[in-house]
Amino acid sequence: MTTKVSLDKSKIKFVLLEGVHENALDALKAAGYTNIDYHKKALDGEDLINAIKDAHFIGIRSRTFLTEEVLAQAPKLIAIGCFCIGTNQVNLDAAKRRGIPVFNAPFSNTRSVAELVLGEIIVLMRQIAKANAEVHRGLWNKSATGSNEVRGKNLGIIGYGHIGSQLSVLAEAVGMRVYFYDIENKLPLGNAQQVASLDELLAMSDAISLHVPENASTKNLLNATNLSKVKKDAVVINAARGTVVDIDALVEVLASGHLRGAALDVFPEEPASINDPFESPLCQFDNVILTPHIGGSTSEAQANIGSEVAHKFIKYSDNGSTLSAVNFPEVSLPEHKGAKRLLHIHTNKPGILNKINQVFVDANVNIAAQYLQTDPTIGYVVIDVESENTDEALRLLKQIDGTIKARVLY
Ligand SMILES: NC(=O)c1ccc[n+]([C@@H]2O[C@H](COP(=O)([O-])OP(=O)(O)OC[C@H]3O[C@@H](n4cnc5c(N)ncnc54)[C@H](O)[C@@H]3O)[C@@H](O)[C@H]2O)c1
Ligand SMILES: O=C(O)[C@H](O)COP(=O)(O)O
Repeated sequence: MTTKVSLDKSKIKFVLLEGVHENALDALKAAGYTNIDYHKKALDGEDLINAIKDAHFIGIRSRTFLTEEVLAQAPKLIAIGCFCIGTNQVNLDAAKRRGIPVFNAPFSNTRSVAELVLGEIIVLMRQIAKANAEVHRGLWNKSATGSNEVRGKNLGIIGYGHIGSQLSVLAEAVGMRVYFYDIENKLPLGNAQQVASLDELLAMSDAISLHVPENASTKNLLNATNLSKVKKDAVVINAARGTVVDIDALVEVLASGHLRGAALDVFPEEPASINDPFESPLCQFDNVILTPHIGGSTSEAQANIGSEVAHKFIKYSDNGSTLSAVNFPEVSLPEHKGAKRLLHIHTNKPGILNKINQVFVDANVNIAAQYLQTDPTIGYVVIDVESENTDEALRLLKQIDGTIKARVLY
């Protein structure tokens, strides 16, 4: 007689933070998951640890920091979902070492960011931010000086990924000439052209927009040295991450009058909540648009993200698929109707696969199908079996030296 060792769906606990869209709740409930702890706000410190200590799945956006220390307080954690693009707020390596795949929504808010940036380019090229601030103060300064159409102007995109390339298409539609700099060779869309160096891009662009991830290579990508190479009267936009622009250097170049203006949606330090004040030396400039990290905050984007990441959770929980995980070997799996499925996450070391296969010989369980993906540090193997005797196989799998996590799906 087999003991059921797969967790009942009602016992699998989801903790969703930062007001992720209700589509996520609907999708999880429709898939039979009812144990959902939903929080409208971000949590930190003890509140975060209390909320996640018995969670199997955690859903966050960009404001929740899942450090190694925080992850250590969530021993039951099976997966993390970033209901956004950025995953820099999660210690991806620590999660992987604990056998925890991290999912995100790599496309769903990209259009929203691209639209915001295009709007800001037009607004800045017309000096609307400054005119708006002046009129609010009662100053009627009707002038064409320093106000230009975007048609025929050069847009320089730094980072030609999902957002940068969409911005490229939108900008060409309003007549801009698009150039981009990326560390990888990228297929240019439309008439866009890749340039060989960042300095070249900065010197030729009337508008510059950053669309790179936060990592060591992008820290202060725009800094005092290269901001001085930016074309006179250019505009600079950062809707990527706060760490990619050196704010002091930007302040200096704005104060000198060299730039026409700037727009920033992200900052090195962002207030944790609406109750905390935002303070920045950039607040002094009328020609700088400041927004509270809302590039991806549209109804359309949030709705799509809610269902996208929830379905990744469901697929991993129901079927073991890690497709599109950002820190984990990706295994795409067919449904396992009529078969039991065992999942084994292990340190990638020589001989471990032999030991895994030996378990099935010892437990007298016939393997129907096996799927394996590895990276240099971990391996993820999924084994479908037709036998009922999975509890013995699972017990033996858990004893293998190097096992990080093992579970069975029915
Ligand atoms: N403001 C917001 O609300 C908001 C919303 C969505 C995404 N974002 C941010 O935007 C970033 C970009 O998003 P995406 O979907 O376009 O990412 P992406 O991964 O599709 O594209 C990033 C591009 O940057 C390039 N790149 C990486 N390092 C580089 C470097 N040092 N120099 C030049 N190019 C480099 C990559 O090769 C890639 O082409 C995200 O990582 C996220 O941090 C912000
Ligand atoms: O990484 C992202 O997708 C953006 O920064 C948006 O993050 P948010 O959902 O926390 O606004």
